Amino acid sequence: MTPPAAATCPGIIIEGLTLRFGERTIFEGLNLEITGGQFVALLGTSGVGKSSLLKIVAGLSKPSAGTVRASDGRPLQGRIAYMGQTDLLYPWLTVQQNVMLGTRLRGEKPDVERAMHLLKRVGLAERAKALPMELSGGMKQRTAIARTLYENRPIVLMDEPFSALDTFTRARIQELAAELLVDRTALLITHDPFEACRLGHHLVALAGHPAVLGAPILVPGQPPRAPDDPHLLETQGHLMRVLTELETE
Ligand SMILES: Nc1ncnc2c1ncn2[C@@H]1O[C@H](COP(=O)(O)OP(=O)(O)OP(=O)(O)O)[C@@H](O)[C@H]1O
Repeated sequence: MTPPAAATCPGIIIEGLTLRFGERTIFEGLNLEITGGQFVALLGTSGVGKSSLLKIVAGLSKPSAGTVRASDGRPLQGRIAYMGQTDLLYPWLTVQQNVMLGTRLRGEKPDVERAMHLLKRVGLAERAKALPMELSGGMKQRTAIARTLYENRPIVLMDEPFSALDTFTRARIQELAAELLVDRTALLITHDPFEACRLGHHLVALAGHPAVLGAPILVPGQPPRAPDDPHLLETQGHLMRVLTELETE
């Protein structure tokens, strides 16, 4: 699988993004610039608006105000792989067919070799012919991760992609994602400060009512960081303090 060159991975520029549902303002005037090729982890309490923000960036829903654009000035459409909180596997397709779904829907030739390579990497090669109903929750999530990585897009958006995985599988799949997404532009939602500090170049917190984005926090060193990496441990402590302060403001 040939990754797009770093120079071809555009950054994402979010300006003045506001979302309202009726009288309720979920977030207001969000500004964020994600440099091309950077991995950014987005954190925040449940219900603060993270998934809504990701869906807007993915082009799946519209903001009440503000814009999202690519740093190279070209359209974002067709350059984003999005993995939502629900796995959205087609129940009548096998695991392998679900991984190659994008190519099928676009009428392109499916790349069976790449699908099998990814299924092997997420530990599901033996289950390639299984139907989703035969899988555990974690296996379905790993199938959805394989499908997202199969898409081979320069921008990858993932909403709690590892939430259903046990600790050890989670660590392994995090490393795989970091390896395969190197030089891509990635925005990942997670509830886990450890995961954020393991994978992110920068961390961003969404907090408050209406929610606003905190200043991006730089994690020194290159992801994926070892679990005992001093940069990871130090930033994790800092992040916990920032998140607690933001929530009590
Ligand atoms: N279509 C909708 N209509 C009305 N309210 C909505 C809609 N979608 C989301 N909301 C509300 O917007 C707020 C933010 O929801 P969102 O799913 O973005 O939060 P989140 O931070 O991703 O939460 P979680 O971490 O629990 O997934 C919530 O209060 C939710 O009820």
